[in-house]
Amino acid sequence: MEIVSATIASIFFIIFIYVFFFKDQTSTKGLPPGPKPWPIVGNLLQLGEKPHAQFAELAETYGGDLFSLKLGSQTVVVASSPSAATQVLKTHDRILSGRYVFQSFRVEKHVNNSIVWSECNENWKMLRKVCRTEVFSSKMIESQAHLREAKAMDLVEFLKGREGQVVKITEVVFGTLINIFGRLIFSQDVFDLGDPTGGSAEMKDHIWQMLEMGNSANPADYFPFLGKFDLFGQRRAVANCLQQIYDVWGAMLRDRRRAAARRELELILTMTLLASCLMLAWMIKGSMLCSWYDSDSWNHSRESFLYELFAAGTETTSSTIEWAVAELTKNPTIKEKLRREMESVVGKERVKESDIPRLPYLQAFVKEILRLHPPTPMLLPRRALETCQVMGYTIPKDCQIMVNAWAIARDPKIWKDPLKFSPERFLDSSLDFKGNDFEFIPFGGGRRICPGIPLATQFIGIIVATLVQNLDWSLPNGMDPSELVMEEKFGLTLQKEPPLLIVPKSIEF
Ligand code: HEM
Repeated sequence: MEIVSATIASIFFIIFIYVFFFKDQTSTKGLPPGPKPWPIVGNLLQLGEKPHAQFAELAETYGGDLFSLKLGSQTVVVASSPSAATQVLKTHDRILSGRYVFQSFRVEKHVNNSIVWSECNENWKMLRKVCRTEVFSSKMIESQAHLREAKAMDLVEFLKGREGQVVKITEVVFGTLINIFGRLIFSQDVFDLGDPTGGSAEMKDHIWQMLEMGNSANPADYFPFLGKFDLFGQRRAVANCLQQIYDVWGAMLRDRRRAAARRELELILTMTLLASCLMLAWMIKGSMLCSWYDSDSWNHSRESFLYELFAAGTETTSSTIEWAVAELTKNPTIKEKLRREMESVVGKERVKESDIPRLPYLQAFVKEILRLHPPTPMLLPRRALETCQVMGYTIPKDCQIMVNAWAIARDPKIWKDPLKFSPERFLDSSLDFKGNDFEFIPFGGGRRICPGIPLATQFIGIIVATLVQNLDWSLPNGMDPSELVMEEKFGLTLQKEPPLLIVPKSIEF
């Protein structure tokens, strides 16, 4: 008898929960078409390992532009064509410019100061302005070119030293990028390429850990009412990881500031009044972020800002370079074309960033890598700030919006032979990734377009050019390049296991 009453009570309880928490949320009235959601779980059980590829198929079924689905109680709308992307990133850019912040990342002091995760508020506008006018201005990018060139050469020298041995390209490329950032921000390397267990590798591990935590499913993203409880401790784990990064970060900044203070004291003692004035001017105008880290008003928001640039810039760029190495390994004729172009433009000189505008095939190669392998295949998720109408459908307030840049860049209706890796397609084309051509949007578009484009393209261009100009490589164990299978994953496009392994070979310079 007790069992019967308990069963009846449980049924009533489930019906109660369903009616009060989920019924309205499983309604699809006015939304773009999509697969029918189940009660409570919505379409969650239909979600596989590679949502960008799965969403491309769903888009085909539901008309190609916009479709919707329910992940738990969360409504998600996916734009999958250039016209739908134009609507999201241009026509309705303001209303759809909110960010959907993953529950694990809702660490208060992180989100409030964030350029990536905050709303387009005054603080965000100020940070975007700092990006535009200081950090990524063309003057600043040019003034740091020698540093990226030197680090690209360090990478080549490191690989030459490993001739005949197997190297995990993932690690050395990531380490090189971290060191470039380390040099720009702290004036020191943070990673020893030859010692993956070295002290500074800590930083790399923390960043990877953060990215992995960002990519792991949190049930509260599907059932937001669970958000308050942090049931599996994911938010606590992100907060701990951030604290560890800031601890390493803080120690480096303190060293940097002590060294700067020592230098300043020596200078003050020895300099004439005129030289002191010049020093002052240098400090005010300064090299990258000088005014940020040397200033007395250094505070947490600046720490977060630097960390975010570091985190947003390293993994995206290094996975793009890994794909570049993979495609060059699979397509030796393309590698040869790049080499010949460099020979005819720079001769026996070492390639420099200032040569890139005169290397059209290299530029086309970088575009083709970003077309086929965008590191953030569905950009970063956006959120509707208000209910609005898009292409005749209702997008409700707080709905999550994704743009499937990966699917758009592989759509046979738009691209000829879309799965073929062919830089030539960009040679006589004005298509660019600056956010105006919605068939090619690896950096997104609208007000939240990636602010790091100028830096990312220089990074990728100089590292690829320096590798191709100075080094040859093959796959281990005599493996044929045609057997090389590269995997894409949601969020980070490159599968870390198995990593891309190469055997470097020196070539005559
Ligand atoms: C191949 C390299 C890169 C790719 C493909 C890439 C792609 C993206 C994408 C798709 C977004 C979201 C855009 C949107 O919502 O419409 C984004 C945002 C962002 N990226 Fe990048 N990115 C790259 C490199 C970098 C670098 C080098 C930095 C800085 C050092 C950077 C900093 C940022 C920041 C701060 C945001 C957030 C902007 C905002 O929400 O207002 N990215 N990136």
